[in-house]
Amino acid sequence: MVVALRAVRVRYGPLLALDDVDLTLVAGERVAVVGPSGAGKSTLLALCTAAVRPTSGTVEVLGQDLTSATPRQLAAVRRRVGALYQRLHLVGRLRVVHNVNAGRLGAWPWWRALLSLVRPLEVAAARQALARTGIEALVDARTDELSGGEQQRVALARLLVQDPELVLADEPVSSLDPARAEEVLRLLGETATGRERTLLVSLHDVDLALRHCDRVVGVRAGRVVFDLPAAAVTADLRRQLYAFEPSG
Ligand SMILES: Nc1ncnc2c1ncn2[C@@H]1O[C@H](COP(=O)(O)OP(=O)(O)OP(=O)(O)O)[C@@H](O)[C@H]1O
Repeated sequence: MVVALRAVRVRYGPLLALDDVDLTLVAGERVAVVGPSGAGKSTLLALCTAAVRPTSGTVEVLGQDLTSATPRQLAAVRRRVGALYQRLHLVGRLRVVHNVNAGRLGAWPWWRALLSLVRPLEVAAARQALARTGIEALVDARTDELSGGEQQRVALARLLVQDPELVLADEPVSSLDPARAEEVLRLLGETATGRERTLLVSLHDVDLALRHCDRVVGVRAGRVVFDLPAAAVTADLRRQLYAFEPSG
């Protein structure tokens, strides 16, 4: 099991953000979490790196129970997990090659990581990843001189170089135009295709989820309301998921 959430509840003060959530992912799956704003999608993903701790229940990632993990065990799991967020966490004043190679930092000893800041190591691997994201020519450019879309490709190349067993992507395309969104999801899908790599991505756009993922999990008001193969998600289910219910 790559991810196993069992009877998970997350409380933020009085607010119950996730309520009795069970979710398991096996290796090689591409799973989308969809649902309205505030449903709990980001919280669900954040549990998988222990950025958020469950109030009750257990979270297991890559065979490690995160709720009881030591800091060292947690660091070991995090090295095997890659993430793509709306905020890209790139270092603007470094060249693209350094930001891409940052994907390898967890796998390198400290002296190698340090050396790589002076003289880029594994430039060939960085170039190859940048070619896959369509910006090989920018390998030596300063990262903060690139457009937003190009910077996102740098972040994707960093993910390709890291080659993590589990990729978590939280709303990775919400600020992109439709064509770019398709492209980013295609690349994310590639990171998880046929190589026992697993993808968990939260999306607002159900059509994108259906096109790029094998399985879709609908979350509403902190609960999983469906968990189905993409082909089984009907128009009715989609309507119910997003139906507006005035509160009070
Ligand atoms: N750190 C926090 N402290 C307090 N409340 C929080 C915190 N993080 C999230 N929440 C609340 O928990 C609920 C679930 O939030 P979450 O961000 O997980 O939902 P989401 O489905 O990702 O929403 P969106 O699609 O708008 O990003 C929301 O009501 C949100 O306001």
